[in-house]
Amino acid sequence: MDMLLNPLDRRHRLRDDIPVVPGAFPLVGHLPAIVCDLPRLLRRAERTLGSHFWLDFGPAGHLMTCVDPDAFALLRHKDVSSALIEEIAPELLGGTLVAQDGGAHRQARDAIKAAFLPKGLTQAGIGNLFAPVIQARVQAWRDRGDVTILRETGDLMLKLIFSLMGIPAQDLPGWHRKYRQLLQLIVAPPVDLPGLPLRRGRAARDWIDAQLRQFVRDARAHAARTGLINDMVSAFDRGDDALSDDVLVANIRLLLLAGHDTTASTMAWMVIELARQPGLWDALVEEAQRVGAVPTRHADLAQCLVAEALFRETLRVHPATTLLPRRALQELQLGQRRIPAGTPLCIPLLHFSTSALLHEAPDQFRLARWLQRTEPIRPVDMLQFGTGPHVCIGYHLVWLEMVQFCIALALTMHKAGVRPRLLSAVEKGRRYFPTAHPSMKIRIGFS
Ligand code: HEM
Repeated sequence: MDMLLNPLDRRHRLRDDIPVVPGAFPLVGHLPAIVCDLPRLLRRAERTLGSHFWLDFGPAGHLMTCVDPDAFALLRHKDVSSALIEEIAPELLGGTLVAQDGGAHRQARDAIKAAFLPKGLTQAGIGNLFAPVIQARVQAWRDRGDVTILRETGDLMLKLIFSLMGIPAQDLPGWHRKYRQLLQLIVAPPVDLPGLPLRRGRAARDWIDAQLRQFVRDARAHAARTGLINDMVSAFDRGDDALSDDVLVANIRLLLLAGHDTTASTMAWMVIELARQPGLWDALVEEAQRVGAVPTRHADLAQCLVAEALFRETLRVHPATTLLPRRALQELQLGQRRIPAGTPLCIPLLHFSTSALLHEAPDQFRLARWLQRTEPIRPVDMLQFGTGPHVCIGYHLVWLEMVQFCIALALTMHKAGVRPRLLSAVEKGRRYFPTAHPSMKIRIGFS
C-alpha cells in the first residue's frame, strides 16, 4: 500500500531554503502519513530531499525535521526551547514541566524526580507493590488462553501507575478510554463540533482534571497517606513559590499520561516479539527459572540480563515516543545548515533508534547487542527516553516494571506448559504518532 499522501500536492517548495515534503493535505498536512507510516515517510524524505526537510503537522504547523544524528544533541542545547510543546498541545500539555525551560522547569522537576530514582523507588517499596499486581494479571491471561494484548497492557499499566500515585483504582477501562481521547488533542483538527476529536478530547481532559483535583484535596486532607500524589502535594506546597493547583493537576495528569501509554505500548510489543520469536521466549524462560521469582528491588535487576536486553531492544525497534518538538531560540548550526532563530524543530527519535549510523544491522531484533556489550549504557543507547534536562523521569521505573513483567510472564506460562503465540497480523493498524503503538486488535494466545 502506498503512503497516505495527497497526490495533488506535488509542488517542490522551499522554506528558509529547506525543502517542504510534497503530499500534504489541507488542514491535516502530512499527519495521516505521520500517524500510519512514519518510518517510510522519513526514509523517503531523506532519500529524495536530503537530511533536512519540513513536515506539515496540520493544526500544529510545519516543523523542520532533521535526520542527521547531530539533531539528537539539540536536546541538550541551551538555545533550544521546549515551549513549542505547549504551543502544539496547549490543552494537553500546557503548564506541565515537559513544556517548560530553565528555572520553572527545574522547580517542577525537582518536586518529582527523587521519587523515580532507584533509591526513591526502593524506599517506597514500589517493586513489592507492583509484583503481585503483575502476577495476578498474567495468571488471568493464562486462565483465559488468549487476550487482545494492547488493551490488556494498557489496563495493567494504568493499574500500576495508579497504585504508584496512591490513587484508588476504580473504573480503569473508563480512565483508559479517557486517556486515548485526551491524546487525540495533539492531532485533532481545529473544528469544535460534537463527536469530533477536539470536543471529545476536551471533555476527557475536564473529566480527568476533576478527578485529579479531588485526589489532591484528599491528599491534603489525609497528609499521612502514602503515594506519589501525597509526596508531590507536600513538595509543591513546601516550595518557596507555592505552585497553583492548576500546575499540580496538570503535572499529575502528565505523569499518568507519560507513565501509561508509552509503557503499555512497549509491554505489548515485548509480548508480540516473544510470541513471534520462539528463541527469545526460550532464553527468557531459562533466565526466569534460574532467577526463580519476580525481582522486587533495583539491585536484583542485575540478575535479569535477558529481560533487560528484551526491554532495551524492544524499545529500540519500537520506540514509543517517535518525535520530539523544539524551537531554536538563536540561529543554530545543524549538520551542514544554518537554522534561523525561531525555527520550529522536529527531532525524530524513531529515525535514530533504527539508524544504521548508530546500530549494526538496525532492522534486526538482536538481544546480543545488549548481552554482549561491555561498556556502560550511553545516552545514545537510551535515546528513546530523550536526553538533556528533559530526559524521561520514568526510565528506572520502566526498567523495573518491564523486567518484573517479563519474569512473571515466563514463570507463569512455563509452569502451565504454555507459551505466547501470535494470533493476528502485526503490520496492519500500527500507529506512530502522537505515541507509537501496535494495532489495538492484535491477539496473543497462550497454548
Ligand atoms: C517506555 C516508556 C517511556 C518512554 C519511551 C518515555 C519517553 C520519554 C521521552 C522521550 C521524554 C522526553 C520528552 C522531551 O524531551 O520533550 C520523556 C519525558 C518524561 N517522561 Fe517518559 N517515557 C516513558 C515512561 C515514563 C514513565 C513510566 C513516567 C512516569 C511515571 C514518565 C514520565 C516522564 C516525564 C514526567 C517526562 C518529562 C520530563 C521533563 O520534561 O523534565 N515517562 N519520556
